[in-house]
Amino acid sequence: MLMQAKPQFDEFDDVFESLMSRVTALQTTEMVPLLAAQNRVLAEDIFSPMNVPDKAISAMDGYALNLKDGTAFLKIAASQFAGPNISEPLAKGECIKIMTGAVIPDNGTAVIPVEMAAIQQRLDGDYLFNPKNELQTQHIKTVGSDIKLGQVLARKGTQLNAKLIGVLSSVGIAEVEVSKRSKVALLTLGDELGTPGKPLANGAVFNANWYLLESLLQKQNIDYLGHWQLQDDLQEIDCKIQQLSKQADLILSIGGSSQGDKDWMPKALSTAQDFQRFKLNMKPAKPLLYAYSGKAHVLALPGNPIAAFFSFQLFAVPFLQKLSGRIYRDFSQPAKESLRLTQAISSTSKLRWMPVIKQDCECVPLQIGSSQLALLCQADGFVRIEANQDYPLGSRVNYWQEL
Ligand SMILES: Nc1nc2c(c(=O)[nH]1)N[C@H]1C(S)=C(S)[C@@H](COP(=O)(O)OP(=O)(O)OC[C@H]3O[C@@H](n4cnc5c(N)ncnc54)[C@H](O)[C@@H]3O)O[C@H]1N2
Ligand code: MOO
Repeated sequence: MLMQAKPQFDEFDDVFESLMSRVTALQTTEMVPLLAAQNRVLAEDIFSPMNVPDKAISAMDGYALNLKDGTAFLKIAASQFAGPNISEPLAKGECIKIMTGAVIPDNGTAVIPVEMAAIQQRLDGDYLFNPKNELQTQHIKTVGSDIKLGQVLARKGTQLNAKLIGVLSSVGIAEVEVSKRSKVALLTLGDELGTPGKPLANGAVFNANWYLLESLLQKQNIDYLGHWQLQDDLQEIDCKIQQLSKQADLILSIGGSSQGDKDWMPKALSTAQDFQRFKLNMKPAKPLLYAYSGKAHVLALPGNPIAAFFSFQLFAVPFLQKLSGRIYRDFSQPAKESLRLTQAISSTSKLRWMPVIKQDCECVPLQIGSSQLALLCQADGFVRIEANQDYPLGSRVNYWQEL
């Protein structure tokens, strides 16, 4: 009797959850100089060790005075610059000239900006008209008005960016404890793969996934171990995975993951401690393999370039984020941003991830075949189109920017 296998599909949300449950953040940490910490993930909560400013300072170039001093004209007794604090408390009947950032004398209550000050020149020096209490603002930055002593500046798991690095330096921090970067290796599989820059053999295609994935990996906070292009040869693949799993935290492979006679990845991974083979009920990026050997995770992504791109965005990016101790992008949850469709999309039986061009609050969906990388270049990000659902013109869809 002729038997036809019934395809059994896996739903995206289940696969996503199952994969993410297999990742735990790397526990190893290291101290790095703050200036080398861009994109690194904090392994500690950081509390401010000081007030900023730590003394009351002037917000303007002007004159510091005590508004409660009853004298109508205050003698300008000295000049105070940003830097060492030389000033004594203001004497009765006196004020001082003060520059932006300079420390306010203890009993100073306000600064009158130079352009608003009424100055009277007398033989014994210059005098400032004391407006008493008529000022709109005192122009004084009080102690801790920017940052308070003990205030939380950043939580463990936060990825450092230029702004945070600036904040931490402003409280005198010069090095931070961060999670170690995950070590990632990239494999591309296929006898047909040619190398850009070299002549293309008969029937070959240039190894675009190598360049695409390596470039995407360069944007991630990882320690990249390198790329290896392998033939469709089970022994070669086995050998490389075994060798790399001694050093890598994650091995990403592209191609050879489906049902062809030379698609060796399922066989190569099948003996791993934990092996999962998924056939996702979605388009693109239907096949996906996961394995864990006790040392390294392996994610085997499909070879079609658009499928490789989406598998990377949907699975590899959150996987790497979780590995590095970050809050990961959870594609089973609504996105932070939603956009209105400029075209209606009719229902199909599969979940779809569609590249889109973003135009303010709207998006133009792009119909892209599984290898049409050139078309993907037009996209700014992608949206999630649920199975069995019609999307009339103007429908709101969840939108994610590419990472
Ligand atoms: N009988 C079935 N056939 C296929 C199925 C299926 O379910 N049943 N799924 C299809 C889908 S969907 C995808 S996606 C692909 C995935 O297959 P593989 O992961 O085994 O990928 P390959 O067969 O190695 O390559 C597919 C395609 O992509 C080109 N390719 C591969 N690597 C690269 C690279 N590094 N740079 C540029 N192009 C690459 C390759 O030449 C093929 O044209 O399977 C379908 N088949
Ligand atoms: O999953 Mo394949 O992604 O459509 O080419």
